[in-house]
Amino acid sequence: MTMPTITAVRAFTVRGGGADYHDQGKGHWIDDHIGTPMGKYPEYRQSRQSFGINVLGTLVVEIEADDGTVGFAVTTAGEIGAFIVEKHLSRFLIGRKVTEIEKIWDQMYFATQYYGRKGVVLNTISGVDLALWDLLAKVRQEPVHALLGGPVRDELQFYATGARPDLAKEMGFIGGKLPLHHVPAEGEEGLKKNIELLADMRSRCGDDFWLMYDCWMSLDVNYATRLAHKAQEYGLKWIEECLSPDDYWGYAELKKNVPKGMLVTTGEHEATRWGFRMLLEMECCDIIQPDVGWCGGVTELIKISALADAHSKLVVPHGSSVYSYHFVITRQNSPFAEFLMMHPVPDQVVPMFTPLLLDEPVPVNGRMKASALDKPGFGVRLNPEVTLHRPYPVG
Ligand SMILES: C[C@H](O)[C@H](O)[C@@H](O)[C@@H](O)C(=O)O
Ligand SMILES: [Mg+2]
Repeated sequence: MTMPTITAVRAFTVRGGGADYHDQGKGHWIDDHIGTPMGKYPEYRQSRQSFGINVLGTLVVEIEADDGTVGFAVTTAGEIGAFIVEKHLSRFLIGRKVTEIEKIWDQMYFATQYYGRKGVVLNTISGVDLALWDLLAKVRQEPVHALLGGPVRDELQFYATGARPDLAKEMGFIGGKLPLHHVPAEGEEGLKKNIELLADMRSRCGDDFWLMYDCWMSLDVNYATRLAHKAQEYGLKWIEECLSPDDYWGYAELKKNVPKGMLVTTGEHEATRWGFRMLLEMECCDIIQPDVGWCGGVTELIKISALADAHSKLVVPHGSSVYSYHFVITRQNSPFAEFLMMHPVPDQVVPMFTPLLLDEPVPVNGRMKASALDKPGFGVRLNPEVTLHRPYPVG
């Protein structure tokens, strides 16, 4: 079978939800006084949008082959990402066979290394890589998970991230991850409130339900250590992303400080096999949480996951809808997945990248059958009701 050739690459931007899931309307739980590294400035504490967590917006990458097949993917990169795709990365795509994924990744990464390596450039490379996997799988009329070796279990099980772990328990999730609300600059009063919220949720959820705290890079080693020890009484399962992603030394110290049995997790803002090698070899955490739309795509996550497996570490990707589900279902060291509750009051399950994708599967009773992923590619379509903007059209 002669494999099709890539004839066109298009990059679009979208606002309002989608892959930039922090880009929500007023009153959403995900923007309600959540602790961040900007929390040292009181004016930026109430809303993460106030300091710009949603400035990028969604990048949609479409890649078309000469047989008419179109692969696409979405990630967080907006206009910057569209510029990089149209002005720089497209030269490594046009005229290439749809099977040349590994070589294209290598050329995209090393051609942008002088200005990329992590952040929005790797988000953009991830978006292109995911679109390439979608395209190849559609050409072969297979789900992406089949190209990765196929499911190792019959279903995915999910923990839920959101403001109401008690409701997540009622909906059948295996655990609930709370955003941490108060940062060191809010002193002992803030620490007390962080613990009070955990205590309240523990009383609502009972003793066995997993409860975790997501600290979104907002703490220092001392505060995180004290929080972990106070949280032990309420059975905190893991403490997530406490420190700056660059503070590998701090994570190594924190992992030694936390109570025995409490897990330290991080990685959603880390990128590439080299970044995760640092986390693994410096013994920074127990679980790594790459976002497949930010770490380099499926092509890089395969390498990251193998490295983690060799270190006997779990890989539980940061919630990224179908893009993580197709990976997690194929890996033994990814025993469960994250589901981000994107309904404003997290009392109901809605697709994570809503309203951008049609046919986006969601957990039912906290689980998803592997068969729900058995459609060509990543099995989703762009919602035609969502207006796409193409800021840098070629030609
Ligand atoms: C809920 C957290 O504050 C972030 O918004 C979330 O995107 C991420 O950290 C997560 O792990 O889901
Ligand atoms: Mg997180």
